[in-house]
Amino acid sequence: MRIDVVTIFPGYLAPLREALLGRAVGTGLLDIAVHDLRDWTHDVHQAVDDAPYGGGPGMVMRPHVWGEALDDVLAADPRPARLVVPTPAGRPFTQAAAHAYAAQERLVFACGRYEGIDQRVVDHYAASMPVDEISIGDYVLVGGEVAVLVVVEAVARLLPGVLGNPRSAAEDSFSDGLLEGPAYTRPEVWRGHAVPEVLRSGNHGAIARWRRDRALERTAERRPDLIAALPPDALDEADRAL
Ligand SMILES: N#Cc1c(-c2ccc3ccn(Cc4ccc(CN5CCCC5)cc4)c3c2)n[nH]c1N
Repeated sequence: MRIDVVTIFPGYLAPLREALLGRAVGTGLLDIAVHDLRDWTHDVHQAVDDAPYGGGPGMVMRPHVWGEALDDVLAADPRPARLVVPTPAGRPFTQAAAHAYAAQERLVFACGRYEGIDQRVVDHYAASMPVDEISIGDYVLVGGEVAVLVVVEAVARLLPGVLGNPRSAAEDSFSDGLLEGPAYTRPEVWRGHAVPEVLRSGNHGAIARWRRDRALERTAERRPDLIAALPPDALDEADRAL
């Protein structure tokens, strides 16, 4: 998979070269290119923003710089691409979206700043390619770069060969519609807190049941919306007895 990121703060994307993602790039599983939007400006001030039509707070990113940048970035690789634009007004980015993105040959991320990017940029490219305006959560950030780090990590870990243990991704939170339950490791007792007995019993059936019960309890308490969204046949009799 090739990932391109266009931003006025390339340094913000440095974590993409670290650890798990860095290894994925190093082994050729992932090809990441970060581009400085200001490289496509032509004025001495390298201006990328201007006042919003109709008034309102802050500044809006100008369409012509984005158009020149995205035209060049898209033309640099023949693979079909999906343009992803983080925005507070975007559709929620979910694990299902991460799986969909992991199946893409190429993702191009447009990182806005200020009050966002002139809407005509999204509208222009949406006429010729898939474009997603996404949000990583119901809180307000200062720009799109942090969202890109979140999305790229969520997507990259699903690519075959990126995670050391492929079962991790398969048994993710949300993979069965539930939050995962508590996890424990040595020592057996830590500051007077003991590991639940069942986990040391070796009884795999009882362990699976216990883990399912803890996941259901945690999901019901913290994310009742996920319980409500489960398909009718998702809960078995033992689940309902909880
Ligand atoms: N993903 C994601 C995001 C973002 C995000 C993503 C991309 C950009 C580009 C610029 N900003 C800053 C910003 C902040 C507030 C507003 C709304 N305006 C404020 C006053 C009138 C409306 C518009 C932009 C961004 C924020 N925030 N939260 C998420 N989950």
